[in-house]
Amino acid sequence: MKTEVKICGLKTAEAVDKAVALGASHAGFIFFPRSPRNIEPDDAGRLADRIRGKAKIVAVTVDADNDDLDEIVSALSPDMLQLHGNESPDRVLTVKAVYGLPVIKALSIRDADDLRRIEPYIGIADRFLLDAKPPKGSDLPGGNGVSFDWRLLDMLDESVDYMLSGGLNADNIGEALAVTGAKAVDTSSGVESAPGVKDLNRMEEFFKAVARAETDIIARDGALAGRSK
Ligand SMILES: O=C(O)c1ccccc1N[C@@H]1O[C@H](COP(=O)(O)O)[C@@H](O)[C@H]1O
Repeated sequence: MKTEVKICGLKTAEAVDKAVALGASHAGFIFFPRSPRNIEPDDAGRLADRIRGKAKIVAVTVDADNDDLDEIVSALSPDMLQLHGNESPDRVLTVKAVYGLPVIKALSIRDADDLRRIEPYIGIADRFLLDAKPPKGSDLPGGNGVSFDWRLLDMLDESVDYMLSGGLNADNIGEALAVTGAKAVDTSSGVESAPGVKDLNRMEEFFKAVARAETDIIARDGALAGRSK
């Protein structure tokens, strides 16, 4: 099956168009003033109009209140909301009820206990985004370009629908997919030339690396199946 790829932190028409041309399943816009990827809701709405229906439009927010969400949802008309802060399961339920949109709940992972924090959101969040814990001193809850130990995902129930995130780039996505078998991945700083500046060549390299990994995994699984006959 084709891996879903979310390109996050889009800010320009060139990057948005390229993401879709390369086959991105999701296009993420960041609404967090401290981020170098922050975008005004109206600007994001204009960019999203270029690709509506071709990729899912995702609004990424951090502990946003309803006033902020009202403005973002009305300007962007997203397909999904990504809640990347400390939103509780109750808050996720409220957001879903108020806006009638599916929610991706982001969780930051460093160890097995962090992964267990998924449990209260099961049946509430529509999808999870598993990102690394921000490094000490970071101002950002995401977009830090750091990965977590992917082998931790061995303990995750297979029914949990998640996107793998955190420090993914063309150099490590092959190993990340081989280790986790993730069906969906998310990248931001790994396809940038500077914070907040998407690099079209790096985006292309990322998609090529995903395609190579898919071929390698099919070959690996075929060989394993052959051996067990
Ligand atoms: O990217 C940001 O600046 C950001 C700000 C606030 C919340 C989330 C943010 N980014 C999310 O983090 C992932 C992982 O980023 P990276 O690939 O490690 O750079 C990113 O895709 C966004 O979903």
